[in-house]
Amino acid sequence: MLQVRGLAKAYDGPPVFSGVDLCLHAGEFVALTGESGVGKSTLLNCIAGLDRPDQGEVLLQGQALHRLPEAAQAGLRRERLGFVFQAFHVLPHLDVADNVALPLMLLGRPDPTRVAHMLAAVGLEGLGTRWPAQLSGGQLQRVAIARALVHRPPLLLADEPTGNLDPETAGRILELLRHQVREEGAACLLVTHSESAAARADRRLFLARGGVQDA
Ligand SMILES: Nc1ncnc2c1ncn2[C@@H]1O[C@H](COP(=O)(O)OP(=O)(O)OP(=O)(O)O)[C@@H](O)[C@H]1O
Repeated sequence: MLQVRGLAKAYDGPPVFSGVDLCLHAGEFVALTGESGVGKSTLLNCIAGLDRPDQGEVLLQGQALHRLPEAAQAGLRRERLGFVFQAFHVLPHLDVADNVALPLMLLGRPDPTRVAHMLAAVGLEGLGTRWPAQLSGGQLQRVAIARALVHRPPLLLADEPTGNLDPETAGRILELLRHQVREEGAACLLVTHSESAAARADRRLFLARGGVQDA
């Protein structure tokens, strides 16, 4: 599903990370941990094609993402990736249903039935016409999860998706994420600082200066 080989990234100074190899299979829920500042978000952004690695490659279902021209990369990203951000990034000027529908609209495949299904799956049925400003943090995070999975991407990347939530809501959101990933047959790479979140994963990886290791 996802293969990362020899990935390295530096900004202005020494490498943030180098020699990063990892592999994710369909249906796997994998946690990525590591000290603050070690480069977890940078790695996720490089995998997603939101940032450019200096070396190495990212293969998404066998296709080398960074070797494609920008427009093709964007297309691949739209089709095959779901991203759950820590800060939700729910669009304030769209209602809940339109936020969830966004990936399908961008792919030119509007599907209100699918949107309704996803809203129900994350426990937001009946809230489709609400504005994001009228939702709680946990509800916003559910919108973000529904939006990340609505177009059935084979790979889901989640960057500390429960970082801003109280432990009980965080636990519920993680369970939901895990369940939805399974239901949709996606592979999920979850960046987290939370021990209890990492404990829910099928497998744990640890990012350090020397690369990614099993934890
Ligand atoms: N756009 C950027 N320009 C320059 N340096 C950056 C940029 N983004 C991140 N960095 C640096 O790269 C390093 C890794 O940052 P990153 O956010 O990936 O770490 P992280 O492991 O996700 O940290 P945390 O757990 O605190 O969220 C940090 O030293 C950070 O300052």
